[in-house]
Amino acid sequence: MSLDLGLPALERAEPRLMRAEPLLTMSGISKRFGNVRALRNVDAKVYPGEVMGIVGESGSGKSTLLRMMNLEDTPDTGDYTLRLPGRENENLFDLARYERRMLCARHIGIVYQNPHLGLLMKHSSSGNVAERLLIAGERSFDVLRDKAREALDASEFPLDRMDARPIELSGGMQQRVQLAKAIALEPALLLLDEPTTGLDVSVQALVLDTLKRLQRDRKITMVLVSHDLGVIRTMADRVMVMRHGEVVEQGLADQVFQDPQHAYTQQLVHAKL
Ligand SMILES: Nc1ncnc2c1ncn2[C@@H]1O[C@H](COP(=O)(O)OP(=O)(O)OP(=O)(O)O)[C@@H](O)[C@H]1O
Repeated sequence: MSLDLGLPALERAEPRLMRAEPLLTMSGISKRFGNVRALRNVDAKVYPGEVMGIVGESGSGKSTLLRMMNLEDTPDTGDYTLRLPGRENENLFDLARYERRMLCARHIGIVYQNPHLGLLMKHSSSGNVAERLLIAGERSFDVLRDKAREALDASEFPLDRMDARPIELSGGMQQRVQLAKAIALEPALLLLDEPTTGLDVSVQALVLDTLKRLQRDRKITMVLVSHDLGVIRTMADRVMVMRHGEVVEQGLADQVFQDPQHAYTQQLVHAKL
């Protein structure tokens, strides 16, 4: 019996992952910037503990969607819920600015491709991590320092450099500081926007190893945006393929890569082989 019965052609059945309720649900997300339709009626579900990869060509809407997940931007239409205690049925786009900020500080971590977006480059690395804890209400200096140290260590950042400013660090180390800041409060959701793009291949592999270890040890739910199919293949359990602001295909990463159904995905996969 086919498990695909009743599902749209390009949305495969994923019975094992769907045992749990989704942590993240987005529905009907559309966004225009002037004449550009950046997102068109996008639906997304992310399940607890999985890595969802979002792949697609430049301008396909990947970063815009991730910014929505981080509540940095609001769509023209669409709903967004996270299964957090007491917030299950709340459309997070309806929250006031301060509430969004607090919810993000407490429950969502993000690593940007450009460290200038995520870090204060002239503050110490430990201070950058502590800042996240301060926003969430922590005030004790000793606790701030200990928690910052723990998060930096978990991100495999060399602790003898924790007082160095990001501006003095290599690209790979800057990404580790962003990661430490993102995981310091053990977020429900970790968003990664091209976290290794622009790094040397060997550094990229080390940072991906750290992410994999964190995911394995802490079961952090991750959404990883990348234009690099190799990165998505290494990391993702499931994948969403975007083109021109739409999701053209989604499913288990292995299935999508081994047997792509949409012509655009076939083109992406074959271009990479
Ligand atoms: N703030 C903005 N103002 C105007 N247009 C924007 C804005 N943000 C995104 N866009 C446009 O929306 C579309 C989607 O952009 P987005 O950055 O989400 O794509 P992407 O898939 O992440 O691309 P890349 O891989 O190059 O980062 C693009 O055409 C982009 O130019």
